[in-house]
Amino acid sequence: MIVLDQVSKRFQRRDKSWFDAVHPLSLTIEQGEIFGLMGYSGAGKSTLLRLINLLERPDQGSVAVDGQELTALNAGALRQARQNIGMIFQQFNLLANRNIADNVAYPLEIAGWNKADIQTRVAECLAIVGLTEHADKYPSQLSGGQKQRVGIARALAPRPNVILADEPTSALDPITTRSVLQCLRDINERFNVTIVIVTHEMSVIRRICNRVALLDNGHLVEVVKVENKQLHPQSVVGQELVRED
Ligand SMILES: Nc1ncnc2c1ncn2[C@@H]1O[C@H](COP(=O)(O)OP(=O)(O)OP(=O)(O)O)[C@@H](O)[C@H]1O
Repeated sequence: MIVLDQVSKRFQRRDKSWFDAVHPLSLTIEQGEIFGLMGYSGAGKSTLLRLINLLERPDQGSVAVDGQELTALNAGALRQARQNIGMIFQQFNLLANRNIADNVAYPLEIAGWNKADIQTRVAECLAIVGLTEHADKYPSQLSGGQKQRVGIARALAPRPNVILADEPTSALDPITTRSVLQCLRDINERFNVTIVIVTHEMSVIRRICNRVALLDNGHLVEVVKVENKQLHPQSVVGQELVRED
C-alpha cells in the first residue's frame, strides 16, 4: 500500500549547515496493516510520516501510495491523490469556529462533494466514532479524547485507504488513550484502512501495531513484528526502547 524507495530529507539549520533528518531508507507497508514509527525524540519519525503524503517532499527517492507514485505527480494530481490519505494530529487541529459536524464536513467541502452527500457521510463518520449527539457542539466543549475522535472522523470522511497518525494519543491520559486506540483499531478492521502511527510510547505499539519501524538519528534501524503484544528487536536501540517500557 505504501512503498518508500530510498527517500531522504535534509533541513538547513539557521547557521546554514545541513542536517539529515531522514537518511536514505526504503520501507514497504502492506494494505490493512497498523504500522508504527518509533524512536527517541528527533529520530525523524514525524518527518518520515510527512514524507508519505508529501507534506515534506523527499530530496531523493520515490513515494508510492496505493499504486500511485506521488513523487511523480503535479500539484493538481497530488491534491487529488491526497484524498486517499487522511491525517490525524497530536493537537487535533480542529477548526475552533466550526461545530463538530462542520469540522468533519470540511475535507469533503474542499473535495467538492455536494451538500446532501456531505450530510450523509458526516452523520456516518460521527456514528463510527460515537459522537452523533455532539454534532452541534464546538471543539472547546469537548474533552481531549472526544476531540481526537472528531479528528479521526474528519480523516475518515473522504473514504481514504490510508490514515497517517502523528502522536495521536500523546496529549491524552492513559484511559482515553486506550479508547482512542480502540477506535483506530475498529476503523482498521471495519474498513481495512492502513494506518501509520508515530509514537514514542511502546505501549501504543504493543496495543495496536502489527509491525514497527525503529528509527535512530534519521536511520531506519530495523522493522520488527509485534505478536501477542510482544516484540523482540535485534538492535541495541530497539532493545533499549523495549527495556525502558
Ligand atoms: N522544517 C524543519 N526545519 C529544520 N529542521 C527540522 C524541520 N523539521 C524537523 N527538523 C529536525 O529534524 C529532526 C527530526 O525531527 P522529527 O520531528 O521528524 O523527529 P521526531 O522523531 O518526530 O521527534 P519528536 O518525537 O521530538 O517529535 C529534528 O532534529 C528536528 O529538529
